[in-house]
This record gives sequence, C-alpha cells and structure tokens, in this order.
Amino acid sequence: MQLITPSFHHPLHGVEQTRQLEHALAQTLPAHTLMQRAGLTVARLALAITPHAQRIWIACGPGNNGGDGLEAAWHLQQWGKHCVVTWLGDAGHAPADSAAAHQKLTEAGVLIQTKAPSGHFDLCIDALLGIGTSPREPQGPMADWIRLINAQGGPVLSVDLPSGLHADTGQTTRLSVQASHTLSLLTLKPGLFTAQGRDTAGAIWFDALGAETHTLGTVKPLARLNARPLVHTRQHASHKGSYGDVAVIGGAAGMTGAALLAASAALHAGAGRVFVGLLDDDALKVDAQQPELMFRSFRSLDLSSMTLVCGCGGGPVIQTVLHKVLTSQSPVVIDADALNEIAKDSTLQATLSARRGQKLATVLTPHPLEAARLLAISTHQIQGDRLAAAQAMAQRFGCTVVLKGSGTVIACPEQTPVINITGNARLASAGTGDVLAGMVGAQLAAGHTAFDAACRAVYQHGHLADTWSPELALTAKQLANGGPSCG
Ligand SMILES: NC(=O)C1=CN([C@@H]2O[C@H](COP(=O)(O)OP(=O)(O)OC[C@H]3O[C@@H](n4cnc5c(N)ncnc54)[C@H](O)[C@@H]3O)[C@@H](O)[C@H]2O)[C@@H](O)CC1
Ligand SMILES: Nc1ncnc2c1ncn2[C@@H]1O[C@H](COP(=O)(O)OP(=O)(O)O)[C@@H](O)[C@H]1O
Ligand SMILES: [K+]
Repeated sequence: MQLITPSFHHPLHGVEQTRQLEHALAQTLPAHTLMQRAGLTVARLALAITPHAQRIWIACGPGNNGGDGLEAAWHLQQWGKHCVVTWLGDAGHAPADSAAAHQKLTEAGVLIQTKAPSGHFDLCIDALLGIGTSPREPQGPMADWIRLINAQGGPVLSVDLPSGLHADTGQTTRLSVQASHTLSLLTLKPGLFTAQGRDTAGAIWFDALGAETHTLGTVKPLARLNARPLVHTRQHASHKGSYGDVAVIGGAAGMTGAALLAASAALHAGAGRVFVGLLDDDALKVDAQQPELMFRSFRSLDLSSMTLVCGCGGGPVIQTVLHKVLTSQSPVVIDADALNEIAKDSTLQATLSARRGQKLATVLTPHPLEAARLLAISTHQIQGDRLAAAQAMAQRFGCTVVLKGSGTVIACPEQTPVINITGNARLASAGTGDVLAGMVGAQLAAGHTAFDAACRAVYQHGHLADTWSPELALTAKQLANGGPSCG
C-alpha cells in the first residue's frame, strides 16, 4: 500500500480495464482471494489513519464494494474494535464474493444491520459504491447513509472510490461521499485525480492487491499521472543562445498585463531571451521592472527563429496575426484569445491542423470554456469527461492540448494522456493561465517536445502553488517570478 504523490508516472485504469485485470488475476487465485486481500488492506489503513478509533461504522453497499467492507469489518472486529456494520445487500442475491464475506462475518457473531446506525463514530468506512456505480442519483437508505457519513465530520475512509464518484471521469452524483482518505484497489482510477475527484477523495492510497507491475502493464491504461520532471543541470560551456528565444505575441490595447505575465514567466522558467510583440502600437517600449524583456513590434519579429507564445491578452485583434504565427516553422503555444479566434474560423483551424503534417511543435492551453468553443460543445460536456475532451481536441487539431483546471489533462495524438496532480485552487486567480503559457514556451525553447514541454511546465506551475507560503497571497505576477520570495 502506498500514499500517492506526484513522484511516479502511475498508470490510471478505468472501469473496463480494471475489470479485465480483476478477471485475469482472479483466474490465478483461489476463490474470494482478491476480496479478502481488499478487506485486509482496508482494515490496515483504517488502523493506520485512526489508530485510537474504537467505534467504527462500516457502511456496506449491495455489490462487491460492500463485500470489501464486510471483509474489513471481520479484521477490525478480530483486532478488538467495536464495529457497527450496516449492509444494503441481500445474502440470497449478493455477488459470490460478498455473500462469502457476509457468511464469514455472521459466523464470527457480528451483527449485520440494515438500518442506519446512531451515535458518533471515530471512523466511517464507506464501502457503499465502487467501480460499479451508476450515474443515477442515490435514493432511499443509500442516500441516507451517504448523508449520515458526511454529517459525522470525522475521518472517512472510502473503499476503492468515494461513493458516487465515477472512476473514469471524476464526475459525481449530486450526493456523494466526502472522504478524508480513499484506498484505490488493484488499479488507480483517473476519476480520482480530475474534475470532482480531488475534492471528494481526500488523500489517495493505492494497493495493487498483489498484482505485479507487469500484470497491470498488460492492459493499456486510460491515462498516467504526471511526475516530477528531471531537472538538467546547465553545462558550464553554454550561453543564452543555448536556452532558446521566446516571443510572446499578444497584449492588445488595455491588455498588456497578460503578455507581460507570460513573458516574465518564460524568462523565469529559463528561456535564454524573451521578446514581447505587443499588438498595441502605443504600448510600452520597455518595462522598467523587467528590463530583461525586449519589446518589438510584431512586424519586426523574426518568427522563424523563436518559440512563439500567442494569445495572452490578445483580444480579437490577435486574429490578424494568427495566420502568420500558425504558418511559421517555429514551436508555438496558443492560449486565450488566440484559441477563441481559432474556434470561430475554419480556415485557421485547417492551418493549425496542417502543422502536424510538418511535424511542428504546437501546444494549445485551453481552460474548459475555451475548450468548449474549440469543440463546439458545452463546458458541461467538457467537464463531464475531461480525458475524452482533451483527447478529442488533440486528435482534431493534431497537437498537444493542455486542458486546464483541477487535474489538468495533457493529451497528444501519439501518447497516453497525462493527468497532473500538482496545483490547487489558489491558482484560480486572474493571470495564472498566462503564466502557464509562458512556462510552456520556455520548455519548448529549451528543446523539449511539445508533450514533454507541456507536462514539465504544468507540473512546475502547480508545484509552485503547492509550496507557496499559506500566509502569502498567490498572485500571477509572483507566480511568473518563480514564487513569493523571488520578487
Ligand atoms: N475490480 C476489482 O479489481 C476488485 C473489486 N473489488 C471491489 O468490488 C467493487 C466493484 O464491485 P461491483 O462491480 O459489484 O460494483 P459496486 O459494488 O461498486 O456497485 C454495484 C452495486 O451498487 C448498485 N448501484 C450502482 N450505482 C448505484 C447508485 N447510483 N445508487 C444506488 N445503488 C447503486 C448496483 O445496483 C449494484 O448492486 C470495486 O469497486 C472494489 O471495491 C474488490 O473486491 C477486489 C478487486
Ligand atoms: N482549482 C484549481 N486547481 C488546480 N489548478 C487550478 C485551479 N483553478 C485554476 N487552476 C489553474 O490555474 C490556471 C488558470 O488559467 P486560466 O483559467 O487560463 O486563467 P487566466 O485566463 O486568468 O490566466 C490554469 O493553469 C489552471 O489549471
Ligand atoms: K466506496
């Protein structure tokens, strides 16, 4: 069992893949072994997170998730805990593993109730719903028990998934369990890490139930977790030209700030030189706070020799430069207003897609509303399946896509998509997206592929937020500068 941190590219398997693996593994083991292992590991984690808990409520659902709860209760009872077990199942109709667990617990003399319990519990174990959850809203006792678990206010350990959370998408029913810990069994599920997943799951633990890594590798994962990128030490014999040039193109009248944030972020993320091509002719010629930035008119920029970050604060006028940007042979990051203009214009879409055939590095960085415009669907549909939406955009436009938000998804046509777990809601403030675009630009300028550049920048952007002092406000300006202590 391990606590999940962003340290390793863990594979993430959905419902279908998990069932395939379960089936394959179960063939090699005596009957009920997987559920017995699941129950034991749940009981161990319960003990580890609440070693002094005496009164424990184990709420068990009608399927095999409930069976895991019954197995866990058996162990906790053996270890001297006062277990209150409630079950929504029926011994005559329960799946075979759950029925066996029910029998074992009954034989051990444990009372299995069907009514909601009363009183306070030191720990609730939520074994109501796992990967078999359906999108229908829980009703009757299932709904009552979910409400009661959430009302306890103490630690809640969810078995496999918080009940009501969908394993593949991170969508929840309106009523779902709010866990403090979730122990994902056999596989890690993508829904734990994106959309509502982060908010409902709490700390995420994983136990492969004895499956070897190579067994998990036999079924293609839906996604992987982003992991800390390797940091290369700079060669002594290098110079600014070794780290590439970035040109930020944006900053229409009244929106200079967004372009400056992206430029500043590119600079602090290591680009050798950063140019700013503002679309407002009357705008700044120098930024006294950041004299390293070089201001040029868009017309005078040599687009063929630098990485282009296009769109930050661009306004509708960005449309006038997009054809030139998209037909340049340089790596390109497309953000904000540039995405909105491309969404409106099928000719620009074709120009964007043509870059794939020329093997040109291109990264799109939409937030969910921009993504909705690009795919001509609703934001609700985008958020309903963020993995699928990011992959659809990557396929459609033939490039790397960073679908921003909680559990940012990075997708590109040839790769298994990645879900990022650094970052938090402190990033939900104006300008942090511009900063990310600049950071991706710096990684492209350093020579990384589009997909790697996006993964590296997204990780680092979130990591800065995660390590930010709780006493200090997180502003986009300081984020661009590499953190609050950096100016
Ligand atoms: N897949 C695996 O690898 C393993 C699975 N195990 C456990 O088994 C679970 C999967 O078991 P099942 O396939 O039986 O599915 P679940 O137990 O997750 O859920 C299915 C049951 O819940 C009911 N249900 C589904 N959605 C509902 C809703 N919205 N409101 C009310 N009732 C609803 C269904 O009618 C069915 O009775 C896993 O999540 C895991 O906890 C473990 O025992 C061992 C290994
Ligand atoms: N709740 C959140 N959890 C994690 N990251 C978040 C959250 N909210 C926003 N972010 C991140 O902050 C950035 C915001 O980007 P964006 O919406 O484009 O903002 P802006 O347009 O103001 O720059 C993205 O990188 C996004 O992933
Ligand atoms: K559960």
